[in-house]
Amino acid sequence: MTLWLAKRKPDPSPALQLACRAQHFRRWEIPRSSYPMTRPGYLTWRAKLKSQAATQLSELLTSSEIQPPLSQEEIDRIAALVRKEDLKNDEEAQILEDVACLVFLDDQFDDFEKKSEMDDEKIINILKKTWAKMSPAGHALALQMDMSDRAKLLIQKALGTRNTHQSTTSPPQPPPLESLISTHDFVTVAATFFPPKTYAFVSSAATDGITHRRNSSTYSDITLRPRVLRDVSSISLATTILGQAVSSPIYASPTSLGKTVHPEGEKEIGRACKELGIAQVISTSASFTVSEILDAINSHQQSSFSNHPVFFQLYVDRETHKSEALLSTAFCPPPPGGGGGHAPLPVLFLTVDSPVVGKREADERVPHNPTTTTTINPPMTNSPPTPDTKGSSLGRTTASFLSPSLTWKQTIPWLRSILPKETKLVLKGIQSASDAFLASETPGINGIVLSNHGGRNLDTTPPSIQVLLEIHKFYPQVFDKIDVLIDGGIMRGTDIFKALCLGAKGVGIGRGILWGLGSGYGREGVKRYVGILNDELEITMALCGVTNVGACRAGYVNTSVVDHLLPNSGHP
Ligand SMILES: Cc1cc2nc3c(=O)[nH]c(=O)nc-3n(C[C@H](O)[C@H](O)[C@H](O)COP(=O)(O)O)c2cc1C
Repeated sequence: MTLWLAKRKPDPSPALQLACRAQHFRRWEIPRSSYPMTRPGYLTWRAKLKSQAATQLSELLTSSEIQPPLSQEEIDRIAALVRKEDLKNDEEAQILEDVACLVFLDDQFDDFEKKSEMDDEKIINILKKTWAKMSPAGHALALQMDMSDRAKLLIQKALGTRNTHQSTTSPPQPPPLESLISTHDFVTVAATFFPPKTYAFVSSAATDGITHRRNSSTYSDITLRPRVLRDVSSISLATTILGQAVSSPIYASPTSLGKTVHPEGEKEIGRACKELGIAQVISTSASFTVSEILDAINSHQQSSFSNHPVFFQLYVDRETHKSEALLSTAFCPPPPGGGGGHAPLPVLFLTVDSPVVGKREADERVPHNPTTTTTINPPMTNSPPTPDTKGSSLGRTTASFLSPSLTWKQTIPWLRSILPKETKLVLKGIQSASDAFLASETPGINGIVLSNHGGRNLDTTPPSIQVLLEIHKFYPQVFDKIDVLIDGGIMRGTDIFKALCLGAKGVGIGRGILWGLGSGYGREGVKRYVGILNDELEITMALCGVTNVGACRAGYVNTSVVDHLLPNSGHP
């Protein structure tokens, strides 16, 4: 149930997660044989199962010692979901129904249809009823399922006689972009239309996904303190990140293997960022070289913005001369006399949270298609994915080149000795106030990104926004010395506003850019995704009485619900 819930709704509410796990709570206590083997008997049995599970679960949750205790309202909500009340109008109840049907099709159907008393007609009938209970998003996931040929045939027959436009020969199409109005809509579409391996790669997070979820949920715990009666007729999102003018504080975080999501991968992200006037960070593990991506961006003429900075992110290679060669293509001036080349990039992000790659189980579990392995070999690292006994994680198996031996003492001076003086150096992956302070005290560092790699590396590390609060508590002077950026879990304009109020100069989006890029949407999808966030940010600013990014202040947010989570002292 949990696995299919993650596909159907990657960011489920805690109530939905609990209801999902408790779906068949103590079901064995009421055997099917205790009711007549007729349709009315079956329906009465089902109704009894649901109501008993909801009642027993409520009792258990009321008497449990869960901390913090669940409120009566929360317990009632979980029970209502288990009873699947108001199925047609309650989105979460429908998701739960989808998940139950998907588990039946995935896990039980093959055995079920082999039972001697089952003939084709009975099975097709059952399939039709199952199908009728599911939403279109559930149907799309079911159609992508890896089933036996016989099961596929039976489903085809069931659908063919019921609804010809949804036969497996004409798979459903992604909805029109205009119909997607929140970032969550993009995730739902991606769960349905991304190839399973790509979806697993992009969505996956380390082990139990706790940091991944808290990256987002901690933003919801921070509340806003709006001011009124201020003229907000003109709102500007324009700002400066690391000395570069941009149209919005949103930037595209570096993400690897863009071709798995769209054939033009990072080139297409670059075209979208140029049209949006926002910054893009190119990953060392991109699907194209820096030069190829810059060529694509430079020859793309559509943009009303004069600036669209491109930065580079470095994963240091164990063989450091390879990193040195790579940096020289991105950061050294073109040869004199105009013999090709590109202007040096202004900023280098050094990723410091990945001496090794985290354990991302969803990515490990879904196997590679060996025929595509060579097409996803990142050209700047030349490390094609090679599944092993641990699994098939694209993140891990393409990262064997990563150096685990970076240090403050050696790596920073080494990089500074290679980079031009004017290049800004940013440490990406700071997860404690102490390291933020250390970065601000280390010569040659111009900025940091508070990031836990989108919860992909070490689970139960603090959400990025919590680290921002920690810096306020222990080392507020950091904000005066270096630029502090943040990424991880940003899904709403209110999240961005909160980060800006708490001192972030820019806000990175990782998975979201890929949700926009994929499902066939390309740069229009990226533009729509960022456009939705920009729009929400503008609304938030207007409703809080703030007209420009520079005016965002800590006074507009109340963090008291989160403050008790901060440590009592700085790091050892
Ligand atoms: C598919 C994927 C690939 C990523 N690749 C890189 C990478 O090559 N280098 C890097 O520094 N961070 C990488 N990240 C981390 C992002 O830069 C960013 O820190 C994170 O995704 C932000 O969290 P969010 O996805 O919740 O927005 C990757 C993230 C994803 C989802």
